[in-house]
Amino acid sequence: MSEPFRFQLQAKDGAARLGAITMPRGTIRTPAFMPVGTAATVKTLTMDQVRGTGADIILGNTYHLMLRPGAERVARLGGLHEFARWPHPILTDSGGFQVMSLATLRKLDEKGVTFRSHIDGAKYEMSPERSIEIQGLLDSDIQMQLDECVALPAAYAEVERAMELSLRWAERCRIAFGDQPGRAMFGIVQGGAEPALRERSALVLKAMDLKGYAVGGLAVGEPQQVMLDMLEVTCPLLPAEKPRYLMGVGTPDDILKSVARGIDMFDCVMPTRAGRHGLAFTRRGRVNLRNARHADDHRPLDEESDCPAARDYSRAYLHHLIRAQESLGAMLLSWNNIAYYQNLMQGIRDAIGSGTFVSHAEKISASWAQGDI
Ligand SMILES: Nc1ccc2nc(N)nc(O)c2c1
Repeated sequence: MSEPFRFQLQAKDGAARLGAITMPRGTIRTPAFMPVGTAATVKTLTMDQVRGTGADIILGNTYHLMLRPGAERVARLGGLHEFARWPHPILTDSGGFQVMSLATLRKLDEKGVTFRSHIDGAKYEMSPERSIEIQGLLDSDIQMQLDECVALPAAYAEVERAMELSLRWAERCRIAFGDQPGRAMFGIVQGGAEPALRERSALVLKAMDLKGYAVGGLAVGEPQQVMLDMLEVTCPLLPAEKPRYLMGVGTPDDILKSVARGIDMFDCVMPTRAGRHGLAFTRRGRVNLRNARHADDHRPLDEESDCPAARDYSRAYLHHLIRAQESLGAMLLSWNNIAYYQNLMQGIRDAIGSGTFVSHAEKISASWAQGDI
């Protein structure tokens, strides 16, 4: 087998990068958008639909799957790929972020996090070592270190404490992960909106020589400009030959601006969550299908799309389904939105490859300026 985990940089256009991550389960073309498959499902879609949109990799969540159906059970059933019928790469988040945002009665200390399940109140402990063990039981291809993400704005001392703890947990995860050919463990840069803390976090993680690096602690309530400023501080400090993953981002505009600052991988619930609430992303801007003005509109969302949800259904029908709270409405709009995001990424990859990323990004942004159409 050739190198079991290989990131090839294929082109650059300013700080934007075109690349590919080759793993045993497949190749991930970057810049990449990872549909979020939190509970072993990209909500409302079959994995064939997800694959058909062009997705190379999906995201799973340690926190949700350890609570239900349980990591050992998923392992007994052949791992997450077999369980969810997705034979391509999967990246799993480590759980800390979800514990802090979803669990109750949670406590965090040097050992790890202890919490009660938001599902049935059962008590759990999760150390860095247990998070890596769970991700291994899930048979995850790209595993994230356990970290502590601080909501912004936050005091410098609080951001520093969480960043230093995350560095100590990164080392414990690195040791627990060991050497697993064909799999990778990514570190997560923390440091809030503090350049000095971002720099320290990036440099200490770089010295660990990990397979890839996530930028965490962003998309947690800060203005977009603060997020972009932290990317300008962090990305140049990370090794150019390793993939960079901005966690939890974002809108199409966030993605364009973050690719321009050197990010290779993204994940966000935006396309699926917005779809379930009736919001469609299209090449000409966003369409809120809850709005009554669509009730008699026989046009599809995008007659030129290769996604049946965008091409074959009238806005009137989609409006009806959403207003009637029919599950087909959530499915069709989620499908449309994931396809939109994958087409956005393909356009970005093509533009970087042809050295036209800046003008491409301007054209895409201008197309949205038409607002709710
Ligand atoms: N905005 C986000 C989303 C997910 C995250 N996951 C981890 N593990 N850490 C973070 O800082 C995140 C931030």
